[in-house]
Amino acid sequence: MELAIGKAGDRDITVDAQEVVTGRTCIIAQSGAGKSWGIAVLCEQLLQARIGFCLIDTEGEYFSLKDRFSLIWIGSGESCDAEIGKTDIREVMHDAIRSRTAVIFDVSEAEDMRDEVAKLAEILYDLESRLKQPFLLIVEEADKFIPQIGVSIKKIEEISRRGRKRGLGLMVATQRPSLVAKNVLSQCNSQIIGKLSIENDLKAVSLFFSSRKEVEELAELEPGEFFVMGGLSREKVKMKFRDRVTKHRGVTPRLVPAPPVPVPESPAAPPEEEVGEDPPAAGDAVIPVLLREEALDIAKGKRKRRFRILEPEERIVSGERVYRPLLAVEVRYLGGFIRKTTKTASFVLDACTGCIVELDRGMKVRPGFSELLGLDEAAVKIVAGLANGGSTVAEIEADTHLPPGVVKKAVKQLAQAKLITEVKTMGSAVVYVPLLTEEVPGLHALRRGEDLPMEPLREVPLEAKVTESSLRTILKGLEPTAEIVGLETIYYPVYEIWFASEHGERSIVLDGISGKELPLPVS
Ligand SMILES: Nc1ncnc2c1ncn2[C@@H]1O[C@H](COP(=O)(O)OP(=O)(O)OP(=O)(O)O)[C@@H](O)[C@H]1O
Repeated sequence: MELAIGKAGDRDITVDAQEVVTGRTCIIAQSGAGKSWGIAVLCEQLLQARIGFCLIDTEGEYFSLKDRFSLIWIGSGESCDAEIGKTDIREVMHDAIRSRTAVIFDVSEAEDMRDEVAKLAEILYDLESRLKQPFLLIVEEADKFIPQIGVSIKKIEEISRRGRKRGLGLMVATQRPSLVAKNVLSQCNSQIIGKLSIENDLKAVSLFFSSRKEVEELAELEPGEFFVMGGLSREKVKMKFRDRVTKHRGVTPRLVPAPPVPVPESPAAPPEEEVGEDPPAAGDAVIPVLLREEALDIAKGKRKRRFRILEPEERIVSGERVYRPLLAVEVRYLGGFIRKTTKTASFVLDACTGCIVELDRGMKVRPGFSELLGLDEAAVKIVAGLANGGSTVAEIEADTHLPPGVVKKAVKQLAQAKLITEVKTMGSAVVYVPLLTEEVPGLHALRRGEDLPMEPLREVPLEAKVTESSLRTILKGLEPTAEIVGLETIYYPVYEIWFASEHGERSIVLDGISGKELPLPVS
């Protein structure tokens, strides 16, 4: 029996139901790359074929399968078919296996998720040792239950080794393969692998590929695209999971630009009554992917070493996660050849430095407005427009249409900020040359990047240095018609790492999503 799960171009991709149900499969892809979608498609196919399975749902996102299919939803609350803690799970699972009924085991509200899952794994293994009826256990967020470091649910490990003979298959899903017990991953004879970008995770799946080049292709996959390999497919095939029959509940919330709000110069003290044990959310933060241990591990590889001596010259002094404020900005301006067309630009700015950042598999830092902070509008206009060969004051006046007094004052401000320098030429004319280390980007060239999954921030973030008014001044200097129409602060996790050696201390900033070193200063 074949299950139609996706498409490669016009070709339907099917997988063998027997292999899915009684084999060991891993579904791996970073957050937002389409794992839950893919698992739901597989479940829909299994439900249509009346094949029994039990899906451990850690986020409460699969109950929409009930809209179209008959299944048992075990969870917390009265709307469930059976409540955890109030029902005899063994009896329910026994009947489900016998009647080939699917079960959603929703632990999203359970007090101790691991404990409930451990009990379920025991029950399933025990029942299947007697019943031996094909049945599949699907474990979402496997890194929570069978971690590489920490206490693993031994029964799931046993199912991965000895489940097949009992008719009990295992499908494990994770966004962080490097955090899943290696002995379980290596037992997976079938793999469905989507987009991955973190080096440790790429390394963790390299055992399934024959070359590094193949592994690197994973970083280029689009959401929904997966390689299907091993027992499920005669040869490695790249496919996109098909459309769902039921509604997808794990939809990524869209970041909607908020109406302009003033950015406070410094964080205001919270009102008395709000100070409690659980502080109110400071805003929305991108969910970190990298654990502190992993950040420290990456930092170890970045220590300077003495020439030809393996012993590192530097020691890691500290490594802490902090949240940098980012400003998601939307600007409207008049553009086009005769400046009659209203254009919009959306971009994200690091509010500590003024650098432009693009969110895409982590953060990409691009030249931005850092050197322009604190200048007035005229100075921004002049320095951003100065040709590399430089201009005289008269040429600046002609190019900018600014009055002589304003140009004189701005030139003085720019010279003090060391953003221009004088080059004497023939005769008495003085030519001013720009000293900007980075070219100022045009508004049309700014991009916002991807929306990353967010959660409420419950710790104190770093302080923003860029205010709305300083940003408005820069934008007006670059484009007089520019108006800020949306401004929202979001927070981004980074690790600040400090090294020390006999020569002193230095620091680096690691991206909390991709683990890459960022060209940003520590706070
Ligand atoms: N095959 C697909 N076809 C169409 N859209 C898709 C497909 N796969 C994913 N998507 C889109 O991508 C979004 C994210 O997918 P999904 O929720 O499955 O991610 P995920 O890998 O499970 O993320 P997380 O691990 O953070 O839960 C979905 O809301 C959906 O809009």
